[in-house]
Amino acid sequence: MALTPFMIELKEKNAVIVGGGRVAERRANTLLNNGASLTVVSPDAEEGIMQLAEQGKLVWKQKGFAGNDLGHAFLIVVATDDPAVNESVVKAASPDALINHAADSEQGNVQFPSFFRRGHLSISVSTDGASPMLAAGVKRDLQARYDESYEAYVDFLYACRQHLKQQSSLERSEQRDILRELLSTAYLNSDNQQKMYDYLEALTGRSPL
Ligand SMILES: C[C@@]1(CC(=O)O)C2=NC(=C\c3[nH]c(c(CCC(=O)O)c3CC(=O)O)Cc3[nH]c(c(CC(=O)O)c3CCC(=O)O)/C=C3\N/C(=C\2)[C@@H](CCC(=O)O)[C@]3(C)CC(=O)O)/[C@H]1CCC(=O)O
Ligand SMILES: NC(=O)c1ccc[n+]([C@@H]2O[C@H](COP(=O)([O-])OP(=O)(O)OC[C@H]3O[C@@H](n4cnc5c(N)ncnc54)[C@H](O)[C@@H]3O)[C@@H](O)[C@H]2O)c1
Repeated sequence: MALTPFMIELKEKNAVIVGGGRVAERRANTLLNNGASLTVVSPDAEEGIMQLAEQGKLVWKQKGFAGNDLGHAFLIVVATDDPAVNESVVKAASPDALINHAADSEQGNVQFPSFFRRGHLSISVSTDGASPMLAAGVKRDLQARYDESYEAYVDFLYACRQHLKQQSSLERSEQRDILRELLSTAYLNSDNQQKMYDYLEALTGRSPL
């Protein structure tokens, strides 16, 4: 069965990564960037993980995995290079835990997609494990299509939409026409964004900014 795409809040959620190698380091950065409270369990670790531990950004338990290392983890990442250890992590996990298994995705229930952000816009690509390289390639294509200018553009869309939602004097159809008009690529240009702000101010008597 196909996986379900999901956006998830990880702020202050306990996450445990078992393993301290290259995959673990990639996962550690993703999880910390999204506010998780992170513990890494591994006898050795990549330089980057050690530095994050020294900076107090994660807890590194420098040891081999034991069943009681998982605590009440919300998310468990299984990322050692030893299949027997990986199996024992899955066995020790609560049946309701979210588990990402780096070496054998079917042993887990969560996968990390290839993704990038442009401010409020985030784009994720998944192949359900068929080809992570294809996922990364599609992501690169989309990064070129949705370049850095989209960050300011999506902020602009956000400001305009919030402003329009507050205008009870405008008919819903008028609001929708303007929202649709904002999708013109002309508004990727900051001068045109300013013109639209000026237009909305003239229309509603209030500045959207
Ligand atoms: C997208 C990305 C995100 C990230 O990891 O951050 C990601 N893998 C990436 C790269 C990558 N991974 C691998 C290679 C080497 C080439 C190859 O084997 O194909 C490369 C390429 C490279 O390194 O360039 C090896 C590999 N990966 C998995 C297995 C085990 C298995 O298939 O079960 C093995 C074999 C291990 C072995 O040989 O022992 C499994 C998974 N990898 C996933 C995600 C999930 C599925 C996502 C999807 O299909 O869309 C899934 C199922 C589970 C998970 O880990 O969540 C990231 C690209 C980031 C980017 O650049 O944007
Ligand atoms: N999902 C992906 O994107 C992806 C990509 C490449 C590889 N892999 C797979 O993920 C696994 C990890 O890959 P890697 O490149 O990070 O490996 P790695 O060799 O860089 O790291 C392995 C880590 O496992 C730790 N470890 C070993 N025994 C342990 C134990 N008993 N308890 C805790 N930690 C222990 C080691 O200390 C080391 O930090 C491999 O099985 C590989 O096949 C997955």
